[in-house]
Amino acid sequence: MISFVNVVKTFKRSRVLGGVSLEMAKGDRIALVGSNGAGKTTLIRCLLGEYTHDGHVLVDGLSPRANRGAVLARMGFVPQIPPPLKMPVGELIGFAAAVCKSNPKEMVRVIGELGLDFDRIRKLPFVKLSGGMKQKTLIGIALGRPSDILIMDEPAANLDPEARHIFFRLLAARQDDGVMLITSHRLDEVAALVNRVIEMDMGTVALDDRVADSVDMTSRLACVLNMSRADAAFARALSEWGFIGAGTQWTGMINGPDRLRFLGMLSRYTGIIAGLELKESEKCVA
Ligand SMILES: Nc1ncnc2c1ncn2[C@@H]1O[C@H](COP(=O)(O)OP(=O)(O)OP(=O)(O)O)[C@@H](O)[C@H]1O
Repeated sequence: MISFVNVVKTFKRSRVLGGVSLEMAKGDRIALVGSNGAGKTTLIRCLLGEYTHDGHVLVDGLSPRANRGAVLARMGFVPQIPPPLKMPVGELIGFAAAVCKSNPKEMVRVIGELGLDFDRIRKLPFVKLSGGMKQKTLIGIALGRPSDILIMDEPAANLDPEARHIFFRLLAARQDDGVMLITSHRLDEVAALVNRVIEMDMGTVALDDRVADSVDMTSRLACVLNMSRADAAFARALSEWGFIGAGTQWTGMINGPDRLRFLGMLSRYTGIIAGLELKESEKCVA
């Protein structure tokens, strides 16, 4: 579906992509990882047709640069840094829906599912929203329209746990639709969402691996946790995960795709964990 053939991108004298060749097929859900400056965003900008470059980028045989309209019509895109738009949110939705010839009500529906009250924000300038509200609005625009290529830059970074769960469920509903490309600095953030990991390093592909695709994105885990002694920092961390408890016993729910991140947090407190139970408890049908 998507081919990068020996793509080289140079800014002035600096070579940022050093001959990237990749094939992405329908059904690929890809984590594009790598440290700051590795070239992830530049690769995406080439796919969006924003940059000139050497080599070829093709989407079903079409160059995104020469056929921007046709290629962008197939893409949903959530940028890492929201654009500083002064346009009211309602107008932005109307504009985005008109550009990609889709139904604004569907975008509003996704925004509502993510927990935003659209009627309260429709007249507010987009730039005045909080980081999480901006992200929910941009996710609504990207997911609330038909597209078979979904490109997301750190999409869940500013979402609260409930919105993350809903967001994962929305992604699960679309997982075989086309190509999903998610960039992240942290593999644990996106590991459960993907079936392929591409790691970039200094403008080249350092690793391209298929990964086990066994975590149900819609699952939730019930967690019961006992500590050998009460600890204020651990209690704070658990409260941030929505856990309820006091002293040494805590209970809470973890979204399936968050399990690795949760275990990462727990690993900082292994010395005082006296008991831990994690049980898959609920499956949601999207
Ligand atoms: N418009 C530009 N002009 C000059 N250099 C640029 C430009 N855009 C990116 N670069 C350089 O290209 C390199 C790769 O940047 P890029 O944004 O693609 O990395 P990244 O992997 O997305 O990083 P991050 O994880 O920090 O977002 C960096 O060294 C950056 O300074």
